[in-house]
Amino acid sequence: MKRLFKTITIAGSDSGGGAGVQADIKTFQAFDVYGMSAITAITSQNTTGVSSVMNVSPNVIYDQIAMVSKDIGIDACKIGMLANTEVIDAVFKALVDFKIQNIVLDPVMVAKSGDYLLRRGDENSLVKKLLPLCFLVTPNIPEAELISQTSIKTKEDMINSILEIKSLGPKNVLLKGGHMQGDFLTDILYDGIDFYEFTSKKVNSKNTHGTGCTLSAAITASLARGNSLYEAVKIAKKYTLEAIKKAPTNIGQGHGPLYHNLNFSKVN
Ligand SMILES: Nc1ncnc2c1ncn2[C@@H]1O[C@H](COP(=O)(O)OP(=O)(O)OP(=O)(O)O)[C@@H](O)[C@H]1O
Ligand SMILES: Cc1ncc(COP(=O)(O)O)c(N)n1
Repeated sequence: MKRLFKTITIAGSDSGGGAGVQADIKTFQAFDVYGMSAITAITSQNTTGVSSVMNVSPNVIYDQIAMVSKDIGIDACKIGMLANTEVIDAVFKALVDFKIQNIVLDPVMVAKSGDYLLRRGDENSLVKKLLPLCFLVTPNIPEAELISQTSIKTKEDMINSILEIKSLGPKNVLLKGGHMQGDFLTDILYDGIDFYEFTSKKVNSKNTHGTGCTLSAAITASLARGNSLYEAVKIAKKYTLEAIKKAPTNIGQGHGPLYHNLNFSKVN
């Protein structure tokens, strides 16, 4: 009989299917882990932008996490869109109450379309409450600039920002270089001792909606399967790059989604 590792995404729903909970569950499936969700917000969204958002009540978010924790169990947990301080507080309480481990936080603030997904001014709650609980935090460049209160133009700036973020409490930091200029993109991982660089050629494509969600969900799945952090990031980068390269060309007029249906169930 088959046993599956169990993962949850605590994130927003993207009606367009390219980011948020939908991207995470598709990614979990590709890694053959059991995917669950605690939906934090319902966004009316397509490849061009977000038209409306309904936040789920903090009690119901807490309850979703409680129900799956009590019955099913969680090997690793990804956190994406949290809309405001009240939601962050509810998620914090659930993570502590149910002693959830292997927490990967993608500190989502602004969508690729420019729409705000976290209420402006509430970034500090995310940093103060959730960062100390995280096994890994995966900011992109603008998020890292905001969290570390530094400006990032060079690799040295990336390192300084990472050190600043690490001092706020997460066990490990992965700074994603997707927003840097140039033909090559470098993500940098810091485990408190060493820095590891993951460099790949930049794919010239506008279909990059949900790259951050996909990467963090893939890391979560790989951690749940028992891989080391370094291995998990390496495999997740490989998955995300392939998913960008194979992105379908007929999904929407804006930033289209990735191709998630890659079999990474045997990649360890
Ligand atoms: N055009 C690209 N070609 C290759 N890799 C990319 C490209 N864009 C992003 N990546 C990779 O995808 C991952 C996500 O990076 P990115 O910095 O875009 O995150 P993000 O801004 O949080 O994503 P999003 O908000 O769009 O979901 C990183 O590993 C990054 O290196
Ligand atoms: C529900 C939800 N979560 C996360 C993102 C970020 O993804 P992107 O920056 O690619 O728009 C999004 N657009 N929607």
